[in-house]
Amino acid sequence: MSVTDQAFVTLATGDVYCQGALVLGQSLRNHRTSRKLAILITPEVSSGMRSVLRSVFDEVIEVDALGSADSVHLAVLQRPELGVTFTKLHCWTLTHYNKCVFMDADTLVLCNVDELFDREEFSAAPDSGWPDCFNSGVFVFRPSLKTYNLLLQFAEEHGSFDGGDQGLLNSFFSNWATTDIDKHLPFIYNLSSSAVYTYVPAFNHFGRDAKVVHFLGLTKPWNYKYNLQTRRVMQDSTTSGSLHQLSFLALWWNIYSASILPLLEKPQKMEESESEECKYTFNGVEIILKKVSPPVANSLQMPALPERTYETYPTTCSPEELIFKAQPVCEVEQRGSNVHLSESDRSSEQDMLHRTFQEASKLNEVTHAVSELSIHLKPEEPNAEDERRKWEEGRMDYMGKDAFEHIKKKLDAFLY
Ligand SMILES: O=c1ccn([C@@H]2O[C@H](COP(=O)(O)OP(=O)(O)O[C@H]3O[C@H](CO)[C@@H](O)[C@H](O)[C@H]3O)[C@@H](O)[C@H]2O)c(=O)[nH]1
Ligand SMILES: [Mn+2]
Repeated sequence: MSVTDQAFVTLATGDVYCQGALVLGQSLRNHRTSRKLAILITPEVSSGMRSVLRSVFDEVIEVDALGSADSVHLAVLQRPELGVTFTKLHCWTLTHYNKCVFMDADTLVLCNVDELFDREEFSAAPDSGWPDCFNSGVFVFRPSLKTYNLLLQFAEEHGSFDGGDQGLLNSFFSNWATTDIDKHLPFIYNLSSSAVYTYVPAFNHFGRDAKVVHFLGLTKPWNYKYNLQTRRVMQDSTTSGSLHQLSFLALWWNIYSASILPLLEKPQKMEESESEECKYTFNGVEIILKKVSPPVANSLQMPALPERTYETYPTTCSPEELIFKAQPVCEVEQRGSNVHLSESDRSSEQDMLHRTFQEASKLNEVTHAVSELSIHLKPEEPNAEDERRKWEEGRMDYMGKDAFEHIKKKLDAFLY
């Protein structure tokens, strides 16, 4: 039975975070949520990406970006880019819903979590870095213009102690830590990937019940590379991660390759001498499929840093349980590396992994021969439609491409 006055809500202020939002939305659909799916986006999100979002989300809502403009606190947090997370506050304006669950675009559900709607505002899980604070990546709230305005006023008067929404919301809902234990979501509803290796015994004990994974921190799933044929997440010198984390990353990429890639437009094909590449291009992001030749033994190549590769595959270790075993392909010390995902509906996860592989290989013939999949930030090169929209909305880039000298050059080229 579908519930139309409640929704899961996420946020993406650009095409890159949209990749995460799409995987989150798809994971909620895979686990048959009965609630609506809504996404807040800012004007930067390209029109191509908006139409992809519409195929996963029930509602795509454009809002203005809100920034904390607090470079000092953000520098302490070492995340200068997170001021824009104040945009999250717009979720309180969705008053056509009576209750919502906000989820960061870097989260992923592992099973149906509709029971979250039984909780009241403001419910959230502890932050693994400072457990008397909640993490603002997953929270239950009631849309209300009154609360929205109070939050804006509070932000204006007090700012945020970390420069992002999490500091602000913790100060605003400051009785969360002590007042009502029902508003403390269990940690399994917001399992931060870092906690996986900071407290391994607890992860081994409770991790099997994880319901939501949160890839918080600087490195997001889309910063890794993925091998479509082996279904392995590839690690190189620029990325790091524990074996557990790599299992969750592989799950993210499985959903991405099976369900999101097919929604994207047909890629452009590019031939190169050693590798064949094809690209899906949006304004802010390039998704590259690359056919990589296997390394030739004894070749005279520069020695590369060892690239550690892991794979995730279902085993039949236990009848009710599906166990994803992360296995290093190269010799890497492996301790307690099983990620257990229990619950009966978890078997759909297994089906999904099988489907993923089949669907991934059913992709067009270009994809078929491809092994490496990666997502890159693209230097902005807006298309004509987005450009027109920006002009119509009065958002010209006077200092950059819309500077007088550039416009004059175009006029000159047109006139002479
Ligand atoms: O450029 C950006 C940055 C963030 N977001 C959105 O804001 C969320 C939060 O940013 P994220 O990079 O996920 O932050 P975290 O690494 O999770 O860091 C923590 O700190 C943030 C700032 O306080 C909080 O928003 C997070 O919930 C908290 O987990 C993202 O998931 C997106 O939904 C964007 O759309 N564009
Ligand atoms: Mn996050």
